[in-house]
Amino acid sequence: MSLYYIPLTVIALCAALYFYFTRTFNYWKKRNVPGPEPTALFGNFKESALRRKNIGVVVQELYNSFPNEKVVGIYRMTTPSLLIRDLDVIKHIMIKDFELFADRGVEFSKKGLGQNLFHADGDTWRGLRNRFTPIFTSGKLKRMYYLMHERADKFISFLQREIEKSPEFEIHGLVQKFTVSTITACAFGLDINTLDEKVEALEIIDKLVLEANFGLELDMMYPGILKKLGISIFPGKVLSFFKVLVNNVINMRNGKPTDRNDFMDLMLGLREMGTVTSNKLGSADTSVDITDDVVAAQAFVFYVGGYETSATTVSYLLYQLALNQDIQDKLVKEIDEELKQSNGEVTYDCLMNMKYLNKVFDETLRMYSIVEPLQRKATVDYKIPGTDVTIEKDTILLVSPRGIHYDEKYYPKPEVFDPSRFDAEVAGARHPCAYLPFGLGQRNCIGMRFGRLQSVLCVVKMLSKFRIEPSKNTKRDLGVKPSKNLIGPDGGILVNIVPRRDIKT
Ligand code: HEM
Repeated sequence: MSLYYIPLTVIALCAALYFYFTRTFNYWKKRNVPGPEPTALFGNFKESALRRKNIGVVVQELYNSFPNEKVVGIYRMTTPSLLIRDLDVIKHIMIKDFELFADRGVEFSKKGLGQNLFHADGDTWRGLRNRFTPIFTSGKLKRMYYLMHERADKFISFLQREIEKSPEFEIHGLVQKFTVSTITACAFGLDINTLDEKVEALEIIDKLVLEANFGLELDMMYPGILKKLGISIFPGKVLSFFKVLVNNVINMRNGKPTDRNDFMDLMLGLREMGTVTSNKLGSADTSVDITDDVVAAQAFVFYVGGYETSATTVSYLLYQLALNQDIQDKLVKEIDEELKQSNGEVTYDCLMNMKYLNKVFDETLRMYSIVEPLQRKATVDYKIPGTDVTIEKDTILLVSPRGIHYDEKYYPKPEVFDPSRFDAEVAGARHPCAYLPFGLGQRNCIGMRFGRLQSVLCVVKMLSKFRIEPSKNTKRDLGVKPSKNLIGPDGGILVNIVPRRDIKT
């Protein structure tokens, strides 16, 4: 008798589960908001949840599927969310009505490393952003430039030695060696030799932090659950590594700024100032205490946000130069001419003067924006301008830079690498929200200048000595790695790096 009931029980259980994991899927239909059919449990994120596609690519495909819509109703797992496609609506949300969407809404324990700028929300974010914005000014960056420059020279010497073994390199891993050494020097004030040795602790961190983590899917399904349970998306090992690292640096400096002018000095300077209240970002009560934990959390986010984004950008840039030798010729010409003016010294000012270089950099991030998708959370009910849609408080809104950057409406022949898209008159004629690799509005990337500077420095140092050429293994069609939080090349990028024949090295 009991055997007889087993299939019925299984069927009833499956039906109950199906009902439970589809229970929200009428949400957008009821509101007449168009959107793709969701799948039970996964909503519209099955491919990324199963690590078959990068989440940035999944959101780009959602963008492409609704070419005529301003907004698209989607489900992050079972939670209704909205994809914003229209640039005027994006402008409202990210710039004009920023105050209502200041939160990113990545909910998990905000203790320890969770107190970092990227993941903080509400007044904690305001307080942090007010305090940390001044350490990213061009003046501060200029004073830090010598640290980057020293590491770039070491990187070039390393490359010269490696080239003698073989011209072919996997450039993503190669450039990471430079950016990790720069960012550890600037964020932690440490001289770690990442060129000749593998720094195991940092490699582990790379895997733990940058590989997509199922905690995020859990939070998509049950928003706020990680926060309620006090769970962090960062493993305990990462937490203690950064805490110990930062405490050691603070002790080595006796808790006071030195004359290195790195981020650690600037943060210790802020700590000495005590609590400062500023209302630059709207709310009057945005003070935040710079404790050792807060310093560690920011050093952590500068490290994680700083090395991989730039390494990926530079490797895609070099890849495109390998495939487009005419663009490389034009860029090398500009570099040679500019360096002649500065007696061969790659100075901060000459990097800023290289107009074509900066267009090549911008076009690289147009084709390969690294941080995808952009995310905001509504802190109130809000009627989306130009539509009949009213979203409820706490709804997560997504924006797809890749979708926009490959939209023929804004970028004709989007598959073509063409730096002239950033000629002043062409860029000036585009909608101001059609280019967003660093995000938009007051919550955009705080490290934008730093990222650009270390990337273009690396490119100039390399091109002043070497030529980048395709090798027999250079793929013409690069896939995006599915399992990462960021956009990155699947299987790496192989190219040849050879000494320039027109100069003595
Ligand atoms: C090419 C290099 C980089 C790219 C493409 C990039 C991209 C981005 C993007 C798209 C965002 C989200 C912006 C938004 O939601 O509107 C962001 C935020 C952020 N980035 Fe970057 N980034 C880069 C380099 C850096 C560097 C070098 C640092 C630190 C030294 C950094 C630190 C941060 C931080 C702390 C945030 C959070 C800001 C906040 O929420 O207030 N990034 N970045």
